[in-house]
Amino acid sequence: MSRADAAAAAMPEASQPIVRVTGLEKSFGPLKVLDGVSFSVMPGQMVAVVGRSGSGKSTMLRCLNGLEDIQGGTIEICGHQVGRPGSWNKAQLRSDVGMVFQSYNLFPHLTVERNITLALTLVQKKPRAEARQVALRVLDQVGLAEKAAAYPEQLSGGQQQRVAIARSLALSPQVMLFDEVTSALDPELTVEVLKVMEDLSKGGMTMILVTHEMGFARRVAHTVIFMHQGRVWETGPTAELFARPQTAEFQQFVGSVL
Ligand SMILES: Nc1ncnc2c1ncn2[C@@H]1O[C@H](COP(=O)(O)OP(=O)(O)OP(=O)(O)O)[C@@H](O)[C@H]1O
Repeated sequence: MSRADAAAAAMPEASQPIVRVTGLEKSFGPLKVLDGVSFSVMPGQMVAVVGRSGSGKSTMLRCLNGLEDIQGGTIEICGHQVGRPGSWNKAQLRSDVGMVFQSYNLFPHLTVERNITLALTLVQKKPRAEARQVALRVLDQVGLAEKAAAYPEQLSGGQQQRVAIARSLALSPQVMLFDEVTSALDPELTVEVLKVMEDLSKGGMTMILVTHEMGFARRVAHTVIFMHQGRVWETGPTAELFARPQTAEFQQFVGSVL
């Protein structure tokens, strides 16, 4: 075996996309929302999905996590063939692909720790003590170790969103999807959530985020996907894309949000 072959064999996953979407089509009744979306994501990449309201960003993200049925194309994510009935396991997909939404969806009657351990004990059947250890580790990761015993209403919106991220991290996802997670937050709370996301990315997490935070996308994302009318209109390495926009639509979009 040559050295190149040996190196390739030693890290096969690094050379393969962890997300591969081809020709994705999604309609709500007569309304076609995704019209042949194709892209791929390498492990460790942060991809920011941007575009005008109604361009299909959130729908695309929901399709990746099996929350929407699809009418055409293929989605392969962490080895799951999502959207093809019978070819993926919902529980395993939920563990492998974390998703964080704009609304935190925490249980108000449970402590922060219990919000996080719930899925670990119920879905992954981990013993309570082990689940607790995981909860404390992920809370530490998002800077909230001291809030384990607090209830959601005792936390700020930014802190609640960080708990939601920790809850997702607890399941050891390979890919994380973020759907406008800072849209409901004040600017200073937005900053603390974005910092957690930036740290996750620096730690090697593969992330796809739909965001209106263009400054953040521009500074931190490796790749940007600009969606327009249900299509990937323009995409590429972030710096290159912003330096040399290829389409009038992306140029206008950037001009309108920066
Ligand atoms: N469950 C649904 N039923 C019917 N139409 C839907 C549904 N979800 C989304 N749509 C429509 O699909 C289109 C794309 O919506 P989507 O939320 O994906 O856009 P978006 O780019 O994420 O927009 P925004 O930035 O405003 O969140 C919109 O016209 C929306 O009204």
